[in-house]
Amino acid sequence: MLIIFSVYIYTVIRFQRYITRSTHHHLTSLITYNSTMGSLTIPKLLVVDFTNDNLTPGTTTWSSTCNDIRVALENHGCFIALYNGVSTKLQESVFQAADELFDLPTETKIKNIVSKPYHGYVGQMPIVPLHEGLGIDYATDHEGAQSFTNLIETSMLFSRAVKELENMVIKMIFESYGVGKYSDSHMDSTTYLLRYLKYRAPEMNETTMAFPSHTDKSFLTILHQNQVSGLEIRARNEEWISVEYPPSSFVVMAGDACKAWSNDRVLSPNHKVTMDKHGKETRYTIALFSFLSKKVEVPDELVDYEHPLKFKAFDHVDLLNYYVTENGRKSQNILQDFCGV
Ligand SMILES: O=C(O)CCC(=O)C(=O)O
Ligand SMILES: [Fe+2]
Repeated sequence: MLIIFSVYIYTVIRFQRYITRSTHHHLTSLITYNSTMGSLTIPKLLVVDFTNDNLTPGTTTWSSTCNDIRVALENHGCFIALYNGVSTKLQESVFQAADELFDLPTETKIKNIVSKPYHGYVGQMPIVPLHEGLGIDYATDHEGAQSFTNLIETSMLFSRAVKELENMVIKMIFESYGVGKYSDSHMDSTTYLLRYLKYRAPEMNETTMAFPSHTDKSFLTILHQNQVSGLEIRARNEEWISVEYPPSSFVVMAGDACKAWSNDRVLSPNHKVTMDKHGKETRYTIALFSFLSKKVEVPDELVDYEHPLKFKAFDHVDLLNYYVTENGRKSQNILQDFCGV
């Protein structure tokens, strides 16, 4: 209860600070993701202000924020990050790039073949007619971004800027679990997949289900959307929360690899995308997924009498490979089935 209360207070404080600085546009989009609690309207998800100059390692703000992030990841599996590492111009460019990318003929888009599952082009699928996705693997390197020549600069700049946020969050999670000394080697072995996602508005009487419920197979996922919302996440208490966040902010979400690494402490939340039945606008999401190029394994420090080891060490890409098998797709608890002890 105390924890919930402090998260609540913290969120209110952050939210109020945010309001005082926000433009009207941001404010309107923020208010919509609030829920009514008593007579107060507050966001359900933790909002972390990464633009705060006091957020530097070693300070009390840093350590209390690390703690807040850990609690948020354990209960919701995600939080919202206010982050100014991606300039307004770069945000515009990346959505412009998405627009151009999806306008390419299907014959061109299907050339986006990547050998790893769920890394390349998906689209024209009868069960998810609204959705299309395109991926750029090794997105922070030149070779990776080169596969779509005209998108090199934008994709790479965006990925590198968001990677900074990812790295900061990794440091904070590791530190909060008392294993900060491993964060550098973890980050050194991380690769990034950038995916451009498009959801067209549903036509009359068409399904609004734009992306079915799933957990991410990444370590962390960082999402950035245009002004069209639709993401819903299922919290630890099984409540579905509509995530509406200002276009300038980011959703940081834990994937199954983070859940495994934390020995089942972090929630890798189920989430889905539902389009507004009456909406007319196309939704774009730019998603940066982090993957480990070394084994995902629970640090010894996170195993004790009360928390016996839950998952065996595994190669991250093998989790993806398992996910595309029949058993993997059917599994209701993929980590348990894939690497459960
Ligand atoms: O579009 C979104 O907000 C979510 C996309 C997503 O969940 C995914 O690509 O794994
Ligand atoms: Fe996802």
